[in-house]
Amino acid sequence: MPDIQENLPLPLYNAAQVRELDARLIAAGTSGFELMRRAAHAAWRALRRRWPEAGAATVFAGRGNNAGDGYLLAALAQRAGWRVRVLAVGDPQQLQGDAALARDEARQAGVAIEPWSECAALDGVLVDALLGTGLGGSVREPYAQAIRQINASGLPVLAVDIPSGLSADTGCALGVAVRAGLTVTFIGLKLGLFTGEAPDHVGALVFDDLAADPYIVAAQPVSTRRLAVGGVACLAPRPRTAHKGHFGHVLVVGGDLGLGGAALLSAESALRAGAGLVSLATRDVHVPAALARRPELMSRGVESANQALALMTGADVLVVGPGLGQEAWGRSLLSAAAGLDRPQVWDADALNLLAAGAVGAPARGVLTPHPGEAARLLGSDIGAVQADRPAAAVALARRHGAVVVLKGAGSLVADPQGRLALCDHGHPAMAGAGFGDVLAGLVGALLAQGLEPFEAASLAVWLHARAGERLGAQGRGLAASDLFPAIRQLLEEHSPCLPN
Ligand SMILES: NC(=O)C1=CN([C@@H]2O[C@H](COP(=O)(O)OP(=O)(O)OC[C@H]3O[C@@H](n4cnc5c(N)ncnc54)[C@H](O)[C@@H]3O)[C@@H](O)[C@H]2O)[C@@H](O)CC1
Ligand SMILES: [K+]
Repeated sequence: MPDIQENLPLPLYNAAQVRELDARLIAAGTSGFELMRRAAHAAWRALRRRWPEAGAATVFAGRGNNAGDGYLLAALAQRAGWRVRVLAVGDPQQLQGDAALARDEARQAGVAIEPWSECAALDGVLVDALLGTGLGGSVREPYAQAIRQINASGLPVLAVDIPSGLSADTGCALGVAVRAGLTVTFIGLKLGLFTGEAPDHVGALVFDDLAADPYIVAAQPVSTRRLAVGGVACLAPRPRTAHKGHFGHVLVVGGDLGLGGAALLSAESALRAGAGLVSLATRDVHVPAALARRPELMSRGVESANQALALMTGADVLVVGPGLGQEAWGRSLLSAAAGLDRPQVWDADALNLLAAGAVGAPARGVLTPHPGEAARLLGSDIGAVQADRPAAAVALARRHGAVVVLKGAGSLVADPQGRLALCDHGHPAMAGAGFGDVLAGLVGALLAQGLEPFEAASLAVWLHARAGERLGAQGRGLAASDLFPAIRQLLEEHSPCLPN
């Protein structure tokens, strides 16, 4: 994920909402040019902080207001004694409005403005002011070629507002997109800075509110919120008189022949996240190993749906799917669970069986698909899911009347009403076996401790990603069960067990 600041605001906007917000600020009396001037100052400040010794900058400018920001930044750098050039993609004479004023100001400051060409020599920090939130459709030539030149240069890159070519709505590269070391973004955070392919393009992220009136900002409708301290629900402190019956009984159902580890990981995760009681319904053959590893779990061998149903009716929360398989055993257990009215987390093969039409979704479900499972559930392909992850998450939530966690970098939590939360934590060291099983158990434990499905899923995703981030910093080879102590620690920092 981008190297994010701790103090980023929670709301995330799509491109249309950001444009609306800009227009409201302008209508309330701050001119567009004044906003552009503040944007240029913010970008220039961030550039100097990151590369104080560079002394030279090459600004790639397009033809809209994003270019205007770049021209004003060039003027600031020129006046500070840096070597500056603007490479204009498209005819700079055709700039209009504020962007034309900005171009004139750069000229007056003595900035050299040259037409861009593939052979242009590049110098110092590259400032990407080609395309901002006004990008529409796939990047056209010669912009695409200029972006490829930036990416091939090996020079440091600062992106103004958003890396050019990245969709502000989906975080997908529309053909090609700049890979920046630093992105400075203005007024409101764009959803596309955090999801899709964004983590590989944004670099470190700096936010500047351009001194926008907070009342106007607060009045702007928002599409999504970031998961952050203050933005995720807390578990209540425990009374000193607490007993295990207060914190729910989670039953994990899974672990067909040869697949026992996944269900055990989920059950252990539920235990380590504070569920009062955790049972495991699995194949007989897996029970001795489960008992040996975790005697605190009530590990039961079930060979028929009837046996499983007896356990299910005694539990408060079900976690169904890890290692469930798609054979008769798994199908019968899932069918037994589907009709029960209690919170249920469905993962892995439970989702594959749901996609295959073997069962219907449970009434109070939290579904936790990775992009492949989401594609199967939507009857599309992974490319289509990843091309618009927020839309895919909401579509799934609506289709199944459930809370949905769409996993992968920039995990999303959606509900059927269209509420969306995005997690901008995580680490590529988490790309491995068992991490999904741990997440499913964690959601189960939080449901058992009284959180509503959307809150439980959001807190679980956030804790899981932050734990992975902490441990991933040590490098490759992270095992999913390594997360347990870190999750415990983070949960205690967030929701202390005892009252203050
Ligand atoms: N008043 C405002 O609205 C403010 C805007 N700001 C900046 O302005 C940006 C938005 O400006 P604009 O709305 O003018 O849009 P942009 O400057 O992002 O892009 C518009 C330009 O890109 C071209 N373009 C669009 N799609 C293209 C494609 N697929 N291939 C090639 N060219 C394409 C258009 O023809 C147009 O020339 C923000 O990202 C931000 O950097 C800031 O200055 C702050 C204030
Ligand atoms: K840009």
